[in-house]
Amino acid sequence: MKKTCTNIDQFMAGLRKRNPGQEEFHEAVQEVASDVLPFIANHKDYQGECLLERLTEPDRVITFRVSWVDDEGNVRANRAWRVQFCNAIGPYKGGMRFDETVTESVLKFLGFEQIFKNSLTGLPMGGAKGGSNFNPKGKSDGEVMRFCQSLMTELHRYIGPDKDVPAGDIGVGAREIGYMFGQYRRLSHSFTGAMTGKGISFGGSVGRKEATGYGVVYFMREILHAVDDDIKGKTAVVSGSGNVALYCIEKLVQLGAKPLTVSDSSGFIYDPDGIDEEKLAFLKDLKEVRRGRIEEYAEKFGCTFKEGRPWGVKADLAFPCATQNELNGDEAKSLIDNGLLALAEGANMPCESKAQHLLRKHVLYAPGKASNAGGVAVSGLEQSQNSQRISWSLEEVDKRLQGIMKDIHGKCIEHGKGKGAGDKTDYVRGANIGGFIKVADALQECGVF
Ligand SMILES: NC(=O)C1=CN([C@@H]2O[C@H](COP(=O)(O)OP(=O)(O)OC[C@H]3O[C@@H](n4cnc5c(N)ncnc54)[C@H](O)[C@@H]3O)[C@@H](O)[C@H]2O)C=CC1
Ligand SMILES: O=C(O)CCC(=O)C(=O)O
Repeated sequence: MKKTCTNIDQFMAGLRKRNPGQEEFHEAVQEVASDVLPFIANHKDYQGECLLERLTEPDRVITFRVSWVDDEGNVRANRAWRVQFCNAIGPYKGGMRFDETVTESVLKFLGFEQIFKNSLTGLPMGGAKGGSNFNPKGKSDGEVMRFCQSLMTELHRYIGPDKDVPAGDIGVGAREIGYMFGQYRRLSHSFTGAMTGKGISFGGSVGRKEATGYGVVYFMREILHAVDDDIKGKTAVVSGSGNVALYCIEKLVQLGAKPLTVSDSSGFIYDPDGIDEEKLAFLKDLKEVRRGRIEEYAEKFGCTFKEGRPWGVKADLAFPCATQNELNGDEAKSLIDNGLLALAEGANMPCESKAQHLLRKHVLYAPGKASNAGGVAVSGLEQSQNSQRISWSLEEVDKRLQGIMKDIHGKCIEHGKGKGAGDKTDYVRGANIGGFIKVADALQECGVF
């Protein structure tokens, strides 16, 4: 019987050859394979069916043109994708990203990560991701609406509550989901939960907007409790000022921590007095309503604005919540030299591999597929509520979210406790193996396809 190749160099050479130039995808697979291949080598049950080879090949990649008309009457064209990676344990599930940096490689890395993340939540969701190189920044509401409607005119053929359920990600918030869902409803002539992150007035779940940011802080609380410590009184450096960052800050403030920074693509602010509820309200208005630049915070509250990234600021905890590869090896070293205790990723793959390596060795380090799973978990709860045509209260959703983050932490402990440097828990290994097992079991039990 042909066995899974368990040599990482050989495995990666094959993957690179089949996916030339897709750097982000290579990086994401390398991280998972370096834990999963040794696991397979030690577990006969998982050796026979080329499981990781199959899991690194998407079920399908749908690529299409999106034509739309701007406010001046010019016809514009963008490219969009939906990467349906693996539906072994449930309908495809994952966000849509609108940003000029979106490529097939970026969406393959995100869709691949989503397989393991969704498995860790314990909910029946497969892995997918989609998006477009359309940049919503600086576009009018009318332009964004026409773009979203045009995109959904093609995408609607491939999605549905039992097939594939997209949601938001970078550049896709409540406004974009509303426009896309509205078009889906029109074209499908039905009202079903084919998307999550919907507005509360049309089938959304309370708590979804807050879920990723709250979830990452709940996960950090578990990490600290496991070493008899607590979040209260800790200082935190946070990057980003979008959906994940804002609600990460909100939960940090609620739990008595002191967030010191936020950033956007123009730079970061450092507020040594800490961001409190009043300052957060200003930030939410700035970013969610006015869509302004972060420098305005510094002008309003008299603190520092700097170009670049916030990782030189001394803090106990770090939460990268902006985008992939936003923290390099030198920046990780600077955080560690400044006495960092723990880092939990709010974004997907924010730490470059050199940074990951150092963080894994020196601090408690939680990878996004575990620590930012709260968003997709509450999306899963939104799907359940839609199927049953009921709405849970915020208390109910938040209680479930906290339970899910605790369970994910438990899986990381189960597969990673004592496996890291100095007998620390290796959360990366824990998440990779914990996520892999359920999907691998399902693949084996459903026959080869
Ligand atoms: N929204 C969600 O529920 C989830 C999001 N994520 C991940 O979290 C990260 C942030 O997503 P959202 O907050 O939803 O997006 P968002 O669009 O609301 O915010 C993104 C933030 O990142 C900043 N940013 C983007 N590119 C940047 C760059 N090159 N340099 C510096 N800053 C940059 C933006 O200024 C903005 O503050 C992404 O990696 C996303 O994949 C992960 C799990 C769920
Ligand atoms: O809620 C969802 O389906 C999407 C979440 C997501 O894109 C992510 O976890 O990165």
